[in-house]
Amino acid sequence: MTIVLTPYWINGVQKLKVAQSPKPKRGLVPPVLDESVHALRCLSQLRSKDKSIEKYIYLSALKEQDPNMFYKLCLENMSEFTPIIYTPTVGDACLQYSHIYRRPEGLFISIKDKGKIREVISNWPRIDEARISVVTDGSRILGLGDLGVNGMPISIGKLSLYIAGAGIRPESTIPICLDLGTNTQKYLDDPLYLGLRQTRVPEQEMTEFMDEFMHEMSVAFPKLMIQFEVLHSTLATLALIDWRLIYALSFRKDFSTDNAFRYLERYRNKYPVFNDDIQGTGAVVLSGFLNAAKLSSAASGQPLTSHRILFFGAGSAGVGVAQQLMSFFTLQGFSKEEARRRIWLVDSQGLVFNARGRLAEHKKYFSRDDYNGAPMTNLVEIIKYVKPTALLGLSTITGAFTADVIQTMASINARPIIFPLSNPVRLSECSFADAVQYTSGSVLFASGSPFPDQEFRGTTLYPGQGNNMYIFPGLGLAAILGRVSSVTDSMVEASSLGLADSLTAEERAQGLLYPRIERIREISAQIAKAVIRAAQRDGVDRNESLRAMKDDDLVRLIRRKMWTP
Ligand SMILES: NC(=O)C1=CN([C@@H]2O[C@H](COP(=O)(O)OP(=O)(O)OC[C@H]3O[C@@H](n4cnc5c(N)ncnc54)[C@H](O)[C@@H]3O)[C@@H](O)[C@H]2O)C=CC1
Ligand SMILES: CC(=O)C(=O)O
Ligand SMILES: [Mg+2]
Repeated sequence: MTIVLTPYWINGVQKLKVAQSPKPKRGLVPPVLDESVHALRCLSQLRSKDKSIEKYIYLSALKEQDPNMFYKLCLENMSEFTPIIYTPTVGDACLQYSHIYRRPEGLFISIKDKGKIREVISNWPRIDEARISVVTDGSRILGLGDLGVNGMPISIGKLSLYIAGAGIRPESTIPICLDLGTNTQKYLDDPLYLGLRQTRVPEQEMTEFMDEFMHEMSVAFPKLMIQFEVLHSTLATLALIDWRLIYALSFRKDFSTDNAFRYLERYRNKYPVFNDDIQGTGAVVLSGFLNAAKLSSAASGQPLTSHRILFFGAGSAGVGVAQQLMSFFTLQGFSKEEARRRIWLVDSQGLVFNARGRLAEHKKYFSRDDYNGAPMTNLVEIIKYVKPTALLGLSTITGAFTADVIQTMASINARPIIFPLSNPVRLSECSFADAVQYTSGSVLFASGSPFPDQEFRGTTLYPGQGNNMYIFPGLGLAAILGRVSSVTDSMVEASSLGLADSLTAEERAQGLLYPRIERIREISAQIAKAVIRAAQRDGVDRNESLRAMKDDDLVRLIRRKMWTP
């Protein structure tokens, strides 16, 4: 017989539950084991490890063996834990997944399961309890390229943040990795690689697979919300375009050519689906930008409508954020067309403009029609031409914001907004230290992964972390409690405005753009309330009992529903 020992706590004393026997067995735990002392023991074991990947492995084991202790410590030490269980260390965990793998966690569905996905899903042990799933195909995790099945840790890591950050019950979460092959030769050649040894399947086959997957998921888990963590080959390039805009702009023909738009429309309207890299990132950046723009405008004396935003990187995240940042201008009374004209994109070939030639579909909407000169590839030159108040990096190009770039931004702005958002840390377009140094401390800064505080002329300056981790826990909780049938654009926008409003007076006085991550539960409750209200306005809420509730009562109910370790 296999004996499974599960630790739990009674009055601060650890007991072990043995599988098949609910009773704790005397003699199977040390005589003196106090919960608060054990918490210190766990932290000291964690802190004794030099390498962050070892800390990751230790915490993974702790989560498996004693989930209550793991989440308790996580909540009490959010700023220490998130860089380990999430970016940047989760990036290393993905890169090394096939080498550090110890035990199965989550659900793996491969292209070989096509036609029998239902069977695989039915093996999940907690079908009735499932509420949130993070699904990746490993095609672009952080900025690390095509990781194939090594992408599983991102689904696991994001769900740990759902649990810690919004109190989603651990048993309600399903990390999923879809194995559709990988185009990274290094993994195909690696004898330890855990995935299929084949290159990615053609788009048509992936689409058939995805249709079957989505259908079977909705049948097996009628109460589930799915968060996509980039499905690059099809969905990402799709989901980043607001489909109503596409219709308005008659892109329909182009889209039906590659069959892409059809799938987005089908999934978005049919299932509660949300794309974290596009919508979550868009929402978190809009939120930080709202706060930064106010500070920047206060310093320059220019109105909020005068902001000009330059994106360095025009992929799924870059264009997704650009799309969401249009709300910044429409909230100030601009039309969509006026908002669009405040945004410039740069990709690997430089400034994106119509006369440059053939453009990828998703870049067309923001492509400039007011520049007809020679291709412009030098970022400093582009900055001098565009005169942006804000420079946002979603390019995966380490150090792209050089001293020259940052100084040029500082020379045209009293308080330049510089957001190097690429993950993990080593792919960031610049560090906080450089941004502070080259702007003499005037920078309004947020990065995708965490950077340390900086002392500058006797003052401590704090970097913001513009990462979708602030958004998705609260959005997911709202989707569960509101039992939403789909995730609308207004719900995503509401999550962003909810986050922007959640800063305390003290946080604002310190010049923060985002609230302290230690307050994540409180922030998630506020975001969830805002999102539920937006779902109600859009009529996609199926839990009608929340409609008549006053805001305070709704927030109290949300807090009560949060699982606490
Ligand atoms: N902070 C956050 O919450 C999030 C950050 N990201 C980060 O954004 C980055 C980009 O992600 P995706 O858009 O999905 O990737 P992607 O591969 O779709 O896009 C990358 C973009 O960068 C451009 N680029 C590449 N080389 C360049 C160069 N030398 N000069 C100028 N542009 C160049 C490409 O043309 C492309 O437009 C990743 O590092 C990812 O970690 C993504 C999602 C969330
Ligand atoms: C944060 C995130 O989702 C990314 O970098 O892809
Ligand atoms: Mg991502």
